[in-house]
Amino acid sequence: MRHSPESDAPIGDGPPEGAGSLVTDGAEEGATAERKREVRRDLQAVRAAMTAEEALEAAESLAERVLSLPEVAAARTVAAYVAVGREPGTRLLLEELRRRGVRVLLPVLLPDDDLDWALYEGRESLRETEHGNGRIRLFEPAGGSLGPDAVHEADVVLLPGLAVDSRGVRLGRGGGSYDRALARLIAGDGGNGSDRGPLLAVLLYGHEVMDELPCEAHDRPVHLAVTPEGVHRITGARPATG
Ligand SMILES: Nc1nc2c(c(=O)[nH]1)N(C=O)[C@@H](CNc1ccc(C(=O)N[C@@H](CCC(=O)O)C(=O)O)cc1)CN2
Ligand SMILES: Nc1ncnc2c1ncn2[C@@H]1O[C@H](COP(=O)(O)OP(=O)(O)OP(=O)(O)O)[C@@H](O)[C@H]1O
Repeated sequence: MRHSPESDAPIGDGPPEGAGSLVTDGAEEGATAERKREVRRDLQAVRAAMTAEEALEAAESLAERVLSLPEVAAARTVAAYVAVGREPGTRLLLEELRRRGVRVLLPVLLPDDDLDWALYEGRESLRETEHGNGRIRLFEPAGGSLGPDAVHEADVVLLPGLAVDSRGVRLGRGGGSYDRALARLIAGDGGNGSDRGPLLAVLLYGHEVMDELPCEAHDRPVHLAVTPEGVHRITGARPATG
């Protein structure tokens, strides 16, 4: 993680320090949302230019790094997602987690952009789904829904994203789905018997780890980013276990 002196602050619950100046009124909030859209557009263009070969190579390294995290090695339940397009690939990772006997939860997008959860039961149990009038195509589990609160059962949550900054602020695709799931986790006690909730890890390409991203009041920081090149723990976010 590259740190700038201004943004190298430990993160805790709620928006990171410094976020307040970006959320003082509606006009500023609108400007921040617009900056997010610009950053998203630029980053998606870089991903779109990647070759299938580059993506596969990245997915292999990423799976290895995620599986080597002590928190993942110790996890009984991991919430993950099925990567689509040029998102850092997760299929190898999902299969290996399942092979190890880890219970894997996958998100199911609800009509209001909140997330339901269902068990990963192998590639054949996924179906291609369309949301937002065909704008959004995902692979989601066909099996029974466990409800939005099932994310509380996760020891580790692997999140999709387009970028993260040195405070752990994550930029997603703009639905706010994970912001809602994380808000729910933070409001609860983690629900998994620990007093600190699950490890929150976003999966990215190396160039998507940045100094500072636009941040709104609802943005929930993550604890670390995993890229094909390495693991970036956010300073002060959560001590490593194991
Ligand atoms: N693989 C994967 N699964 C996921 C997510 C994700 O980011 N990746 N989600 C993460 O929350 C949830 C689904 N939410 C999504 C929200 C928006 C878009 C999307 O494609 N947005 C358009 C822009 C839409 C707009 O402008 O309104 C885009 O990216 O071009 C995709 C998924 C749950 N499952
Ligand atoms: N806890 C919440 N409850 C309801 N709506 C929310 C919540 N958090 C965020 N939103 C809404 O979601 C929308 C998108 O937020 P944002 O641009 O931060 O998404 P994102 O973090 O990029 O996406 P995601 O979390 O799906 O990866 C915003 O309009 C925001 O108001």
